[in-house]
This record gives sequence, structure tokens and C-alpha cells, in this order.
Amino acid sequence: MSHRPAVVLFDLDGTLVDSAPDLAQAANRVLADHGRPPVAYERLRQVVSKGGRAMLAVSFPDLSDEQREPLLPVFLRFYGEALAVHSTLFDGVDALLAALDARGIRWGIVTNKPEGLARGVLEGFGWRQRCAVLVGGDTLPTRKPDPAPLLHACGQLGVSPGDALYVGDDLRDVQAAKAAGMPCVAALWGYREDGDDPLRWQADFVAAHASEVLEHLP
Ligand SMILES: O=C(O)COP(=O)(O)O
Ligand SMILES: [Mg+2]
Repeated sequence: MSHRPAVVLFDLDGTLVDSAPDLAQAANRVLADHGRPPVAYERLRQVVSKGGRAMLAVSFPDLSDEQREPLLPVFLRFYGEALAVHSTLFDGVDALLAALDARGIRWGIVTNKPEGLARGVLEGFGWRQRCAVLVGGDTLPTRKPDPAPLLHACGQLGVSPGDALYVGDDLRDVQAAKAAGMPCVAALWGYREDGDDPLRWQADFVAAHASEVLEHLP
């Protein structure tokens, strides 16, 4: 492969961490609070990378966006109380990060998850010393698909976007990378709904397994 990134930036949910079990539990706690039955885990899982609002839309389809908005802080609070309990790393992620560390390639996280919650997850996985930069959905005024969070991460690390690689599992990850002028990998192991087709997102590369990301490294 021709691209030789100096740093690798990762999306969090659906790319590094299979956080769906803990996020689905938080959504179902909000439902229980409203005397409603739980929503099927597989359905909630499909929209995890689309964010908390998407999970609430699936959970409360009869409410308007406006009516659902007050549920978001409740959902995030429940999630914050148990955010690295049932979450696991996707297959090959541990080895991928170890390979980056071994090669001296810095890596970081650019997620739409609020920064404080993302920090809790990364600390839960013991990455505090290893993760070179963390940009969350509320770190800046804008978030993915806006390129600003990726550009901010590059600024923190002192590299140009063209010398980084972004790995994400959602269309907005690819859109953000393209707008930032950063090569990107669409992670096929992440979350998606039936109509989503990552092969049509025009990512520079696609990877079916985390180990394939190594093919794009020196
Ligand atoms: O919380 C979200 O909006 C999804 O998080 P992600 O950007 O790490 O996939
Ligand atoms: Mg994601």
C-alpha cells in the first residue's frame, strides 16, 4: 500500500470498542423509566455509531425530536454510570494498537461521543498513557462529519492531515476525513443499518478486520 501515515486516528464506538451492550442498556433504562418495554438489542446496536439521539429515536419512535431531546442527558447519565462494563474491543484491535506502539506510530481517538464519556471508556481500557490525543463530540463547536475535530487532532500532534490515517465505521467518519484531506479506512466490522453500504462511501480503503489496517502502515 502506498499511504504511509505518521499517525493513526480512530473513531471509538464501532471501530475500536464494541460499546453497544452498555449503550443499549442505557437506552433500555430510559425506556424502563418511562414504563416502556425494552427495544431489541440488535436494533439498537445498528445505530450506535449514529449517536445517542439515533438510539433514542429507535427507542421512542412515537416522540418528536423536540420531545426526545430532554431524554438525551438522562441517557448519557445512565451510560456514564456504566460505560465500560459489558463493552469489549473488536477482534484484532488489541493487536493493532500494540503493533502501532511497537512501531512508534502515535494513535489517537476522534469520536462524536462527549469527551468526558470517551475519556472514561479509554481509561476503562487502560489507554490513558498510550492514546496520544482525544477529541470528543463536545470538544469543539462542531463534530463529524465536520472536519474540524480531525484537523484539531492533527494540530495537537503536529502533523498535517495528509500524514494521518482515519479509521471509522460510519459514513460521517469518511465524510469528515475527506473534508479534512485525510486518507481514511472504512471499518466494515462496525455498526450499520440495513441500507448502509460502506463500499459506496468512497473511503480510500476498506478493512473487514482490524488487522487489515496494518497493511496501510509502514
Ligand atoms: O457517540 C456517538 O455519536 C458515536 O460515537 P463514535 O463517533 O465514536 O462512533
Ligand atoms: Mg463509530
